[in-house]
Amino acid sequence: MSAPGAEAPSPAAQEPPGGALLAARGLAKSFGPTTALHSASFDIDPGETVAIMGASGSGKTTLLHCLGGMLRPDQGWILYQGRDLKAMPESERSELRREEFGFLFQTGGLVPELSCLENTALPLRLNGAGRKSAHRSAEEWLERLGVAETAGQRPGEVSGGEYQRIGLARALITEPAVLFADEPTGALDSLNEEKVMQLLVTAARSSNAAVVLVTHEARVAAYADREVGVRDGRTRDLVPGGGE
Ligand SMILES: Nc1ncnc2c1ncn2[C@@H]1O[C@H](COP(=O)(O)OP(=O)(O)OP(=O)(O)O)[C@@H](O)[C@H]1O
Repeated sequence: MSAPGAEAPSPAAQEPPGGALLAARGLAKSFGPTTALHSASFDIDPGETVAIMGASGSGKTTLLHCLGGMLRPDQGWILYQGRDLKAMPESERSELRREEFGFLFQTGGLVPELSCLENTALPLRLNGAGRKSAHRSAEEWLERLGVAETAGQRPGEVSGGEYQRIGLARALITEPAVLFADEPTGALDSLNEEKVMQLLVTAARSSNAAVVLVTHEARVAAYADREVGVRDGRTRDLVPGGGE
């Protein structure tokens, strides 16, 4: 166990700053000889959208994976509604990810053998919902995101823009408190980028989901309420529109 440093006192000694929904301090993470995060801090309020900006290899995805409970940091702490993700056993973190968080990645993620409707309904099914009610809810979400006609198709049969909208429906169907989106439009053309980002921000706002948005595109970060920069594994607040 690391000694509590000046930058990252143990969460037991500190309330979440300003009542943030998710807060982290002093995060460090190495992969063998590579230090991906040196000292990263983060706060997000309920319903807020925060963009994590930075160059390739700066540590953005590692930070998102730590905040989303997919990676355990080597040092520092992460509080979600007063619970320390770093100290949680994997089973508890996995339950938290399924029930409280939603995830949308740049590509992939949908199960190729399932229809788009079944893919969208999957998180509800995994949380124990019956087939009928999960499918009804999936139909509503596909409709809401303008891709109702893809319900019976397989993910391999839809366009890139449709794929991301189905992924977004699937990420939001459990009404997560936090949506983690890692370069969600990185594989799309600019027209689809704009459509998906508008839908993402609008849908998240109407379900009061906070959004942690990783991007290296200023155009995409402009949809966020606030920007946090990452450089060489260290975070700093950015002035909106000011770049790095
Ligand atoms: N699982 C891993 N094993 C080894 N090294 C890793 C691993 N994940 C990340 N890294 C390394 O950590 C550093 C930060 O990677 P990370 O993916 O967090 O950066 P990023 O800012 O998201 O980059 P990009 O924009 O290119 O996706 C890089 O040097 C990367 O090679």
